[in-house]
Amino acid sequence: MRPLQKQIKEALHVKTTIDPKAEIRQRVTFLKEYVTHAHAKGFVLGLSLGQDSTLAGKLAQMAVDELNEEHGGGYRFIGVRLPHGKQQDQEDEQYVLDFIQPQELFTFNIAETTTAFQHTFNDNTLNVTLSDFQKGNVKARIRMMAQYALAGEEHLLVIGTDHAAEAITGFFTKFGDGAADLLPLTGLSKRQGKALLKELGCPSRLYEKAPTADLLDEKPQQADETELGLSYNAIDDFLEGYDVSDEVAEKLEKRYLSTQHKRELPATLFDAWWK
Ligand SMILES: Nc1ncnc2c1ncn2[C@@H]1O[C@H](COP(=O)(O)OP(=O)(O)OC[C@H]2O[C@@H]([n+]3cccc(C(=O)O)c3)[C@H](O)[C@@H]2O)[C@@H](O)[C@H]1O
Ligand SMILES: Nc1ncnc2c1ncn2[C@@H]1O[C@H](COP(=O)(O)OP(=O)(O)OP(=O)(O)O)[C@@H](O)[C@H]1O
Ligand SMILES: [Mg+2]
Repeated sequence: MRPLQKQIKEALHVKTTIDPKAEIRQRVTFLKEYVTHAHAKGFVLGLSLGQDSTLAGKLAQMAVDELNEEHGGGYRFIGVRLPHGKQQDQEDEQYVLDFIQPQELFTFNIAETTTAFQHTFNDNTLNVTLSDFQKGNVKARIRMMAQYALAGEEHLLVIGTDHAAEAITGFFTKFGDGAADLLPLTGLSKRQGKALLKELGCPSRLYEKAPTADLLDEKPQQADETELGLSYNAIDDFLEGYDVSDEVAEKLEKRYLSTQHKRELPATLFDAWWK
C-alpha cells in the first residue's frame, strides 16, 4: 500500500473487509447511545432516494424502534423529502418508504426558496451571477436549513450521510449536506454501504442505481462518477487498501489533500492541520 493511502485508510476508519451484520448492529447502537447522551428525541434525515440516505434512514428508524421498545415510546424519526421541483427518480420514493417505513414524513420542496435566493443574489451591487454549479451548493444548503429548522423545533438531531468514499474526495457541499450532528456511515466505502443494504433486505434497484448529487438544473441526475472522473469501484479499492493504478491513486491523494478544510472545523490561528 502507498504510504499516503495507508494514512488515508486509517484517518477515514476504513476496514478492508467487514461483517455487514456486525456493522449494522454497531451503527444502530451508536445512534441510540448518542441520541440518549444528547437528551434529544430522535432524528431528522433528508431522504433523497439515493443509496446513502436509504441506508442511514433505515438505521435511524431501527434505532428509534428499539429505543421506543426499550423506553415505552417518546422517540421519533422524521424522514424529509426535499425535492427541487419534480425529481426525475420520484418513482423510487415508494420503494424507499416501504423499505425504511419512516415513522413520519416531512416534505419541503426547495424550488421556490432556491429561485427566490437566485433572484436576490443576481440582483446585487457587484453584478455577480449565480452559476448552475453554485446554485447546486445553494440547494444543498437550503436542504440543510430545512432539516435544522425541523430539528430545532422538535428537539431532534440531524443525521448526515457522509462516508469514506465521499470524505476522501470532499464530494459534498461544505455546510450543506456536509453539515450534520452525527454520522452513522463513517468508515464505509460505497460498496460496503451496499453490502449493509443487501443484508437489510433493501430492494436492489435502490443500491444499484447510479449515485448522483443531482444538484444541477442543466444536468439532472448527472452520475457522481462522471463529475469526479473516478469510479466508486476504484475509490473503494483505494480506501480498502488494494492496489490501484498510479493515475487513480495520484488523483485521489490530490483531492484528499486539497479538501482537508472540509473535514476539519473552520481554521483558526491555534490549529496546526493547515500548516
Ligand atoms: N483551503 C481552504 N480552506 C478553507 N476553506 C476553503 C478552502 N478552499 C476552499 N474553501 C471554501 O470552501 C468552498 C468550496 O467548498 P463547497 O462550497 O463545498 O464547494 P465545492 O467543493 O466547490 O463544490 C461542492 C462539490 O461537492 C459535490 N456535492 C455537493 C453536494 C452533494 C453531493 C453529493 O454527492 O450528493 C456532492 C458537488 O457536486 C461539487 O463537486 C469555497 O467557496 C471556500 O469558501
Ligand atoms: N432530493 C433530496 N431530498 C432529500 N434529501 C436530499 C435530497 N438530495 C440530497 N439530499 C440529502 O443530501 C445527502 C447527500 O446526497 P448524496 O447524493 O451524497 O447521497 P444519496 O443521494 O443518499 O446517495 P447517492 O450518493 O447514492 O446518490 C443525501 O443523503 C440526503 O440526506
Ligand atoms: Mg444522491
